[in-house]
Amino acid sequence: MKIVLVGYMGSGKTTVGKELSKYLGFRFLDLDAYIEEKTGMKIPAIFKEKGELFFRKLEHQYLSEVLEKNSDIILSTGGGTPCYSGNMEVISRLTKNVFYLRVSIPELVKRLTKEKEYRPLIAHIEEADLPEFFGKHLFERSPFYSLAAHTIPSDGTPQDIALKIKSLLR
Ligand SMILES: Nc1ncnc2c1ncn2[C@@H]1O[C@H](COP(=O)(O)OP(=O)(O)O)[C@@H](O)[C@H]1O
Ligand SMILES: O=C(O)C1=C[C@@H](OP(=O)(O)O)[C@@H](O)[C@H](O)C1
Ligand SMILES: [Mg+2]
Repeated sequence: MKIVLVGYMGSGKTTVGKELSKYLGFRFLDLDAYIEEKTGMKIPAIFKEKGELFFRKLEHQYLSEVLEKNSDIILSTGGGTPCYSGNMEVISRLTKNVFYLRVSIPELVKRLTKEKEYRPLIAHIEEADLPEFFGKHLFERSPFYSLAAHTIPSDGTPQDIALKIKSLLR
């Protein structure tokens, strides 16, 4: 079984993926961590030194590699993964267990204010401008996230979200 988590930055893909792996005993993989391991570079450094387009090419290449090479995994994607290079089609071809973690804007602000330095797309945004930025960006990205087979309201605890996902697996 291959389980894929998608959603905006801060929706908890990495956190919930690890939690779910405890409940299911499947291997947890994070696409950003995989890219960092393969390139020997951190995500912010890839964006800064090589640019976003280069990152998107790596993301597309490694998404296919990870999904084709492994089974019984939980894969947490990056927030932009579904929105480029036909990646949702790549994912949907290989599994029905695709979950969109949907989080409200106030909750995203709460979670990401302290962590924005590690996320190159928001590192330069003033704290006061985050709600407006997230609103617009999420509006643009939602059509891609909504291609997931399941949408999971995800303002709650990682444990509750993981258990909800577990109950929907097939
Ligand atoms: N369900 C949750 N409730 C509260 N905080 C959360 C939850 N899920 C994640 N977080 C926190 O939000 C931040 C971003 O989570 P992360 O798992 O890295 O999200 P993503 O991988 O989707 O960007 C982290 O500080 C994490 O501890
Ligand atoms: O939304 C995005 O485009 C990105 C999200 C990040 O992953 P998280 O969603 O895990 O923060 C990471 O892939 C990169 O900074 C780009
Ligand atoms: Mg993540």
